[in-house]
Amino acid sequence: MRSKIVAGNWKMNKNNAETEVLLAELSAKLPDTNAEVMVAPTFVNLAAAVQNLDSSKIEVIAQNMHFAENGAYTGEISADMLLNIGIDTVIIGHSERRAYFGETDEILAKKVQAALAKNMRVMFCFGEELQDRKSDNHFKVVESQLKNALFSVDASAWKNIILAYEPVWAIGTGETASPEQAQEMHAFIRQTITKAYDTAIANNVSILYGGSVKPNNAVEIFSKPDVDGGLIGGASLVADDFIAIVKAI
Ligand SMILES: O=C[C@H](O)COP(=O)(O)O
Repeated sequence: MRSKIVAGNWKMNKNNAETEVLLAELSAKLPDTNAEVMVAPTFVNLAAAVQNLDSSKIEVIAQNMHFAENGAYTGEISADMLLNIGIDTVIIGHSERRAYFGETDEILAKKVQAALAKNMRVMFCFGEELQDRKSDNHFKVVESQLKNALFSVDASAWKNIILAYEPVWAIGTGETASPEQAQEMHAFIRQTITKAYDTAIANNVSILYGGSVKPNNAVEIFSKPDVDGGLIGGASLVADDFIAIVKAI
């Protein structure tokens, strides 16, 4: 049985004091929910966030990690460093990492393997760009992103994978995929996983939608049968908006 998940990716926003304020607001106002609620502050605020939050209500997760164990990788963070401060879920493959930091499918495959080898949970992001959608190539692009970075993962490790479909044209643009477009793609993703693995794995993996999810569109998007929640950017920076989205699930 797959989980419902709402995760806030804070990206490069919120300094230390602002992080404290937002976390306190979330802790105070978060309603009881059956969904897993996660937030991903910046690296420098992760340890404090873990210490200050009730992990049974909100899980702190990381936005990225390096695939190497340790070594000469200036500016990078390893899986062990995250685990050491109590973080065991990491976002990998966000389109901003792909676009601005040159993360290829090959690099992402290494990151996925490295995180899973440490028993971390991976929230794997992928999605097509606008030109792919316009040229009707979006299913092929998504299929190849999954195949190249994920499908060498052992079947037994899929219990530690969460997927986040994020069409790049909908991220931070205010333009959302329609609930029907999201459902169509999520169903396609499940079919693709069924072909590569089996129906049980496909049915048990949570597939989140990300891209301009807001309080006013979350209910409709989350109502689709193959949409198991959302990865929220901009709206996760405002406590009331994020909470409204959590309530929508
Ligand atoms: O990681 C979150 C996604 O990039 C969505 O961001 P957004 O909600 O600001 O469009």
